[in-house]
Amino acid sequence: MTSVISVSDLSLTFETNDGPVHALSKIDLEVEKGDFVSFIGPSGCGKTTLLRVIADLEQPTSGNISVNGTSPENARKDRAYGYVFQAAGLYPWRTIAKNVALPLEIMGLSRQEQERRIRKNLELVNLAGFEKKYPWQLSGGMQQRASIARALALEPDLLLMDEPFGALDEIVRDHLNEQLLDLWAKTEKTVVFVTHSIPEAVYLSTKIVVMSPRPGRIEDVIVSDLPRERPLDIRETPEFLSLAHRVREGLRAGHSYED
Ligand SMILES: Nc1ncnc2c1ncn2[C@@H]1O[C@H](COP(=O)(O)OP(=O)(O)OP(=O)(O)O)[C@@H](O)[C@H]1O
Repeated sequence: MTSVISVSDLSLTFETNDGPVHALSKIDLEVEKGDFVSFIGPSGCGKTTLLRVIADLEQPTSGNISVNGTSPENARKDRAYGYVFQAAGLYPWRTIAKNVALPLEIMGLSRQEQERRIRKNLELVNLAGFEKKYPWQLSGGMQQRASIARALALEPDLLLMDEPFGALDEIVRDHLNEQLLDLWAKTEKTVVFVTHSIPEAVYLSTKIVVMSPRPGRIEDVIVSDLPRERPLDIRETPEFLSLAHRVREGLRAGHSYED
């Protein structure tokens, strides 16, 4: 197995006017190629901060981290990852195709290569035929899929996703979870995914990282033994429920620490 992300003894403290905020404390984590890793934990436990450190959007106070065998800064410069935010963040005055094209224009790719990537990635997220629509003509779930296509168009091996489906209703979320697993199987990417939802984390992940707040620590790392092919009704199996139970226990343990 090759390590795509390797984190050891990493801490991050924000200095604020109200004093230091210990957002991450002594984090150790390995993400292997092809893994689907979820960070789950209550609000404020440092999930987004950890994802942002991986993406070189935040600097750790101490400890070590490598992404694709190099520093997060080099990985960012090599465009080694695609980042999907909580909100789709599409430009309303650009069509869907033009939104996906934006980072490709910035990269200076040829018109032909841009078109190839737009077509391929809109197809992957099941949005073929919507190229000429504007974001406001699409549902929330479709907008999120377009933002995933935009991240995929960079053709990264690593996809970093920060609660991409958090704002969507449960039925749409279920559907997108299914599609995301399908896309992951097709593209063999490594995914790091932030969520608040226990069923979402268990359904999607090969590895579940349970975090607890103040300071943000890893409470448990659960390696899932569910098969990679997962129909939605796998969520009713004893294996699934036992994983969900373990996540819940981890979350509870984190809370008692806080009291
Ligand atoms: N730039 C910053 N300056 C100061 N404190 C910050 C900054 N960014 C985050 N924090 C604090 O660090 C802690 C961790 O925040 P983070 O956003 O990583 O949590 P989270 O687990 O992703 O929460 P949520 O699920 O609500 O998004 C919080 O206490 C937050 O207030």
